[in-house]
Amino acid sequence: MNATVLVLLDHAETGALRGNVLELATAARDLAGDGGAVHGVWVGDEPLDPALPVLGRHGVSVVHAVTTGDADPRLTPVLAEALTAVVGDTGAAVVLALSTFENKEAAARLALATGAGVVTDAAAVERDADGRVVATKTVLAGTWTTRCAVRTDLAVVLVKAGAVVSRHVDAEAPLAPEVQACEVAVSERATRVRVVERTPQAPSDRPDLGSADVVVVGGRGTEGDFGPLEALADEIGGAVGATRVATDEGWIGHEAQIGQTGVTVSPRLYVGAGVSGAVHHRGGMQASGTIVAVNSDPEAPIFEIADYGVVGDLFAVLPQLTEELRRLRNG
Ligand SMILES: Cc1cc2nc3c(=O)[nH]c(=O)nc-3n(C[C@H](O)[C@H](O)[C@H](O)COP(=O)(O)OP(=O)(O)OC[C@H]3O[C@@H](n4cnc5c(N)ncnc54)[C@H](O)[C@@H]3O)c2cc1C
Repeated sequence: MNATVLVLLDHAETGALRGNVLELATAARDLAGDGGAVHGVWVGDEPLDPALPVLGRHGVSVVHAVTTGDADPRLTPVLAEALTAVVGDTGAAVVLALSTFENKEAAARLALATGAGVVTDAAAVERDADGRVVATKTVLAGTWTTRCAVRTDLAVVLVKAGAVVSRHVDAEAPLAPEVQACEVAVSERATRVRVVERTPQAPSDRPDLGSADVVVVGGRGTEGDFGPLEALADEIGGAVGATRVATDEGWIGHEAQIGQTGVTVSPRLYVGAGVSGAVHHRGGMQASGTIVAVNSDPEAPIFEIADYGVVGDLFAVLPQLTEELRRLRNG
């Protein structure tokens, strides 16, 4: 059995690996087992060298450095063809990638090209006693947990950020990943859309919402004033998210929406303020580690799933919380 597991190495334009990619390397090592190998797939011509030592410490033995000529690998049809080429070259059994919008689309295209079975939004992935790849995910707005066994020779699993705790390989035995260059001739079909202009977002010091360890979320109760949430998020190094009510009102961008029709998050700490905890919102956050809720209504449904709840006005509670954290931090 070919037990090569490919990990898509999502990275920024600087070449920095995106948060949580190393968690995939850990999951890949467990899937590959003793006889298998973990290979990274680096698509694009950003500088790869700085990432190699850290990949070696996480058990990646080979990195396929894929270039796509004039075709922009940020377009999902191009990314899918790059992945398809590496799957073909390696005969890999499993492809792991972060569960982002772009990767889900690329995974669907990869599955069409290869006949692979795909599971998205996995909260865990393992092999069962028969060696099948089995992924765990919550469905129906978080009300059910399912285990899905992939029945095809190639399994493509998109794993939620924070689902796996990343582990180094033995510090005494880091690998020196071999880099294999791969130039993919992308089809005309994959390049029917071209990127004609790109404007970078204003840089933010806050982490990505989808991969942040801490997320502070505001709802209708903020009445559009996210100031106290941003102050708290900045104090604890968190990202800022929102309910659909808040994004529909235009109080914050749609990319901040968490829930069934938004981003799925599973941070170690979720703080919801002025959020009722509607089922559509819960579907995107109830896998969070510790849930803290601040709501003026003691009957708010979010208290049913909160580990810690404060019944109170967020405009009174959050500034005190931020101030106390600042005091503790400054000793
Ligand atoms: C098909 C479909 C898909 C949807 N997808 C999503 C989704 O992806 N994500 C999502 O979030 N929603 C989604 N929704 C909407 C969802 O059903 C809820 O309407 C929404 O999540 C509620 O947002 P909220 O908690 O901000 O507002 P509300 O439910 O109105 O709750 C506001 C809360 O703030 C509290 N509050 C008010 N003032 C204060 C204060 N000063 N201090 C503290 N607490 C205060 C109130 O007690 C209340 O509990 C979807 C709906 C549908 C039909």
